[in-house]
Amino acid sequence: TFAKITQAAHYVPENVVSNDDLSKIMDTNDEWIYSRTGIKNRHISTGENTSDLATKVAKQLIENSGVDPELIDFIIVATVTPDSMMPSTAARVQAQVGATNAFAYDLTAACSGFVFALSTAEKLISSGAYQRGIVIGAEVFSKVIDWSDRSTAVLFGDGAAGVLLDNSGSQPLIIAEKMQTDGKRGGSLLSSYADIQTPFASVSYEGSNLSMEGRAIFDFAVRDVPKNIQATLEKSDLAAEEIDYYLLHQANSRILDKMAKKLGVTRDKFLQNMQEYGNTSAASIPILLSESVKNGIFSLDGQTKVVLTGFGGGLTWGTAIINL
Ligand SMILES: O=C(O)C1CCN(c2ccc(-c3cc(CO)ccc3Cl)cn2)CC1
Repeated sequence: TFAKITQAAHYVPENVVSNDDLSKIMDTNDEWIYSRTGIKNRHISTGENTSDLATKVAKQLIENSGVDPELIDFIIVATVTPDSMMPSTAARVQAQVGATNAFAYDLTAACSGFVFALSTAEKLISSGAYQRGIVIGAEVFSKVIDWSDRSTAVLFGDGAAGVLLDNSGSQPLIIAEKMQTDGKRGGSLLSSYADIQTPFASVSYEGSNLSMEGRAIFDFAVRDVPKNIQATLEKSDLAAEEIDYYLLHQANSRILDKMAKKLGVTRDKFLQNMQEYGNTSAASIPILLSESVKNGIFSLDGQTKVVLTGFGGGLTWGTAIINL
């Protein structure tokens, strides 16, 4: 049995916030943001929560495929900004779309979350245990950002995107994969601590907003991620040139420049849309995938070889080389 991605969809809040809009509420400017990150705009929720964005994606996947929601076996949502811990965002989506026979859970791997969740979903199907599932990356990062910290507030955006999978594949969905974690370096990208305030303990963590050691994360991305991609390519017996497109986490356009150079691959193969969405964490890779299908860059006809690579909090990073 082989899993196959049969549908992709994305949804972002309507509210567009430009670099100039941000320069009116914090000490920054379009030139600095665009030259250092490649970001021009980001979509910021005006009240929609993560499950609302994820539900809109799931509804599109179901409507566009015509699948009966009662035939969906599982829903996995990759997010670090859930509406709540209980119920999970995936459980909320399950209720909203009427997937009454689906088990549902969230997966936390920050900006690697979609790749980690897709790897898991592929095993659920290719093992023969289940037939159909939905994998969504969804974030409302605007609710965890420290809006007084211009070094991070300008980088992130809100959004959701995902894929519908079934067992109709005639070839493996994942040709090769390699997922990694280094918890020792996790302190350089933090969010959403929960204090321990009880009759028996009093432990509070300074700031539960996002905090990032930008230089450390940038260097981690440039140093560790190309090695991971190369190691995954070696596992796949494919040369870098045989990959049609590289869909990397949309954190920073200068990082994509460096990746292309390190891998000796033309920059054009590294698709990008952070100019419009900023860094949407777990949603960034699936938004890029869904938009690329919608814009006709490639289709889901099984003829395209794509590298998906996430990297971020944990620290986590990972690549899946897939047949689309
Ligand atoms: O001064 C400059 O040029 C600054 C230097 C710091 N920058 C950074 C640093 C790290 C990230 C980042 C964030 C995540 C979290 O999702 C994951 C992966 C990455 Cl690589 C994005 N931008 C912006 C430009």
